[in-house]
Amino acid sequence: MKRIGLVGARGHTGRELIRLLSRREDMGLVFASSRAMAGESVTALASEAPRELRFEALDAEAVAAKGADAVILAMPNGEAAAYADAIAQAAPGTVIVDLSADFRFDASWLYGLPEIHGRDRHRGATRISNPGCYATAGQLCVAPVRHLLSGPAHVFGVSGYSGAGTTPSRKNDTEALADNLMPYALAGHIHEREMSRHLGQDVRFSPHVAAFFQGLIATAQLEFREPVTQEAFKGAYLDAYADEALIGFIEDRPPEIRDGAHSNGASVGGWTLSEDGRRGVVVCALDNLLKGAAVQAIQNLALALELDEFEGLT
Ligand SMILES: NC(=O)C1=CN([C@@H]2O[C@H](COP(=O)(O)OP(=O)(O)OC[C@H]3O[C@@H](n4cnc5c(N)ncnc54)[C@H](OP(=O)(O)O)[C@@H]3O)[C@@H](O)[C@H]2O)C=CC1
Ligand SMILES: CC(=O)N[C@@H](CCC(=O)OP(=O)(O)O)C(=O)O
Repeated sequence: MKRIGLVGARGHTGRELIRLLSRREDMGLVFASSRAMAGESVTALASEAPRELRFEALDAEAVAAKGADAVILAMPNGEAAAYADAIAQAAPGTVIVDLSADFRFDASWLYGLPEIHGRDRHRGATRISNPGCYATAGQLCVAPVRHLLSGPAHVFGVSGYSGAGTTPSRKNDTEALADNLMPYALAGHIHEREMSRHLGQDVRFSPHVAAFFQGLIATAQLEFREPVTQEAFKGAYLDAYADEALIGFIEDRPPEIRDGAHSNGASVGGWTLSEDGRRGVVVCALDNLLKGAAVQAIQNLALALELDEFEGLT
């Protein structure tokens, strides 16, 4: 069994990772780092955790000294480098999967979105950067037709407030969100750059946060160089994702938040064309904490460790 450590374990994505790891025979959670919950049983947060496991407040050197087979970093942006450096010094073979945005633009890290960027480079990889939640949904919308586009793709995103993490802010304040929808970072959101970079295609992105806890929608507006037929538009997605266990299709209506929330996979559909066939709209719904974060991290980890990508996920 591969020995897995988790840093940022009491956070929203950490909680999901503990649950997903408990569903695998071939991976075992051997430490869970949290400063706020140090000393408490991990089962107090996640009943699925190993019974004997307690949260520990581990700094980067202490994490590296554990010598785990793999470490998942699930901390806010800006914290991962210290852990990556300490692990490079003390335990360079330890696989790191980082959920933050810190290495998504660093070519020496593998950007792990298997359904779009493949699985060929995972085997033996030790530095994996996990994509952002909107960036996952947006790329799933754009990738199958990117070669047909005449200009930037426009992605409208709405996510639940768990996307804003546990540090209090207006974006996870349930009073400010009640009966409300909050647009933010309307130009230059990190996921706008992330989608553009990894698709090799300009993306414009406008995120919004809503009063529900988890779930996310990306609606992509796509302008084509030449008119396309409904069959070709929809067919591009059916072909691209036909063999993907975690991508489902909704063919008769657009996917809604409820189609993605609490699901390990993503739902793609709602293909709609303008009358002249030059503009297409497609929707992806997924769970920001799952396919948008923890599920994808488990896929990446399993692929790097040469284990079954989908155990406990499908
Ligand atoms: N929420 C989401 O939908 C998604 C999140 N992500 C990314 O995943 C990462 C985790 O997100 P999320 O789970 O929402 O975050 P949370 O705010 O819910 O959790 C953050 C965790 O990090 C720990 N932490 C905070 N600061 C530090 C620090 N300086 N050193 C060590 N540990 C620290 C906290 O524990 P403690 O203070 O107890 O140590 C806490 O467990 C982020 O980078 C986020 O951008 C990616 C995709 C989707
Ligand atoms: C509602 C909300 O704030 N959502 C987050 C989602 C992004 C996220 O969590 O991912 P990374 O920071 O890892 O890219 C945001 O827009 O920043």
